[in-house]
Amino acid sequence: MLRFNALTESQRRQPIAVAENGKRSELFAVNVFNEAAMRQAMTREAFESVMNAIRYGEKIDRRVADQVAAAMRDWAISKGATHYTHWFQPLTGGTAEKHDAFFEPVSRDRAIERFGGGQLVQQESDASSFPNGGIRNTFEARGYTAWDPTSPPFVYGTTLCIPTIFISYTGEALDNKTPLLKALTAIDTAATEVARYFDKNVNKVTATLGWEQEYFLVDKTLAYSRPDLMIAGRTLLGHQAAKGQQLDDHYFGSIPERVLSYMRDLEHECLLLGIPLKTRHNEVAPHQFEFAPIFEETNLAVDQNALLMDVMRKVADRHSFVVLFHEKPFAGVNGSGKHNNWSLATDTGINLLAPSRTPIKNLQFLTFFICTIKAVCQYEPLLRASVASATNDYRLGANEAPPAIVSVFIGEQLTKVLDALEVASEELSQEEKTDLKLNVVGKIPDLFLDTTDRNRTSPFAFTGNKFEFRAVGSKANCGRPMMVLNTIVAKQLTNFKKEVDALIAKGMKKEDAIFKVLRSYIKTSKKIRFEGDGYSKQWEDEAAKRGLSNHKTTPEALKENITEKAIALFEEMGVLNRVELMARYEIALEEYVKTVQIESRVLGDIARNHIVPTAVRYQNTLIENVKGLKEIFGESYQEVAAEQLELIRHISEHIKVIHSKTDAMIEARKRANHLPNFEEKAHSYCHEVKPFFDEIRYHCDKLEMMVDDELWTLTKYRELMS
Ligand SMILES: NC(=O)CC[C@H](N)C(=O)O
Repeated sequence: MLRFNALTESQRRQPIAVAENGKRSELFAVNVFNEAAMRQAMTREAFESVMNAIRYGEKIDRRVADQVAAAMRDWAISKGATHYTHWFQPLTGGTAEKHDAFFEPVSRDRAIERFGGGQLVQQESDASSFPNGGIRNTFEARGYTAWDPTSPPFVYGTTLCIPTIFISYTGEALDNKTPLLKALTAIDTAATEVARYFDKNVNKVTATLGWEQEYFLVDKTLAYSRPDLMIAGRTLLGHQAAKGQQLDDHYFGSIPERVLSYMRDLEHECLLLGIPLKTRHNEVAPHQFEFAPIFEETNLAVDQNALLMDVMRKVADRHSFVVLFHEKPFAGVNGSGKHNNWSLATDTGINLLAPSRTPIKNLQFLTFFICTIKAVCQYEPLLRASVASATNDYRLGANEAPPAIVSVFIGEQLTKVLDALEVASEELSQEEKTDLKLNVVGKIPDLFLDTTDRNRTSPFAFTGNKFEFRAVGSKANCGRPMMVLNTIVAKQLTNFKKEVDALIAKGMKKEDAIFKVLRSYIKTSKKIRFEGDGYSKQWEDEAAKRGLSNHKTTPEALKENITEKAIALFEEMGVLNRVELMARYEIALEEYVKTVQIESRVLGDIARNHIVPTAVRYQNTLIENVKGLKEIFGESYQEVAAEQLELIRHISEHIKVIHSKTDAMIEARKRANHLPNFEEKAHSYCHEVKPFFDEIRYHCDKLEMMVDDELWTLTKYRELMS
């Protein structure tokens, strides 16, 4: 039987030897066409031109583009590349590539390696089958990819990958990168203006991101023995193992040898690709692990995470593992998140979300800190929507993953600071001002030294010098949540600047104006702050009273993206327009419908074709047994065979329910499929189809506990998790 073969094979496996030659620091980014590589490979003119494009978004003229392309080509070929590709992130959430060879015959007996500025800068990629939400019709499906010089090209395997945006013929964004880049420009502009209240030398503010990638590793043969894991990415049934994570003995434990060699192999690949992985460890659930890099500029960090996920899958295959990025592959134990640690840094080297030693710098810290809280308060439903997916719905609200209600956690010390600021009087006397500076604002760094509180139930937690957006799911492209977060904070900082400038124009001193506006923000953003247990019923009730949204499912959450308030925000900040937002809404709903549909199909198949036949087989054995007992014991067999008779009856009962529920689920699916649009379909899949999953699972899992272990075909939780 596949299950037992898989178990035997998985137990026989040995760690794969990984050769680590050379110092890591010397291998770092050798396959990346970064600033150092460009400086070496290019003329001064070409180099300066690319740097100006990176720093100030300047255009690269065609002649220089040819020079850049030639340098890039020669560099890539020297690294073993034979092909190049525009590498982009369509709205499937993954990455896309279509390789073209450098090689080009110029006559019957001669060929050259060709790659010009034209091929570098823009391509008509076709790529007409990617989701576009009605922006493109199949008969006019042209799409373009255009080079994003702010993220460096790299050679992976034998291919030069050039990070690009992906847009339609008519200019609408069809990917995750385009709106992210626009949001990053918006936050740069808004934050720079505000930072200049405190330091005139600031010319640029960069949003930074440090993601934490959680994942599960399952032995390849074991995974292949579970159609649900292979097709839906999660187990749709399976009785809880006696031992899961309750002893906390896996978390931060010694890393298993096979996993460690996988991690080392992966780190080596990442090193060459310039992904600065720093941390690796066991996570809470059995077979769950995490990688985290040093933080980077957001666009680069998003690209690196997308690349990492691809590399993780490939390296896992070499080590006979399957890597699971699903947010909830196993019921009853922790799911996987991708916590996004976000901050803002100036070109003068200051982290705007780090408290500092001087009161004036702390006023700057408080400005950005409070504006962020206010932004989250204003637009919390958009943050919730930015992490919404069919798969993340299973994760949120349990096992150290935050609930669907967005709130901000800042810790006891900063709560005290905000409380003190809030009650300070309107027009500060000189004395009060000094007191405030010395005893409230000036004290922040001291308070912080040894108090980094953690609240794992908080979706958005301040952790000392950055905010950690914990609700992001492990499978997600961080471009989406980062686009939203940076847009809403940009909007808030813009408002802040307007309000402060208005007060200054009326004759108020700058510092007083800043205090005044911050004080009003503290008051008006109180409802978003919550320090307690995010899982408690009291919080749910309290949040409802405060008027916070609580969208437990993706279809409800996504609707927030197309409210007039949301459209006005994204249009005003120049990030996405109405057409793009409507298209994205449709694409996300369609993805939701298809994901639930696939799960439903797989579940129906497994229930009918694995579980029921196995149960019947076992029931037949029991029937034979009862018949035999009757032969031996005559009429008194009823007493001797009481247990067996009971089991036979129970098995029949479970089989009956499985059949009827599966039929009903299929009917519900048919009804949903006939609905006229994706909004209605998604709603129906969510509320009419999905509820059957748990009901069917319940009866299948009961049968698992009844049927002879020798007959059970599906690899069990205890085997997948031991
Ligand atoms: N220790 C942790 O931070 C666990 C986080 C948890 N795995 C999540 O889903 O987000």
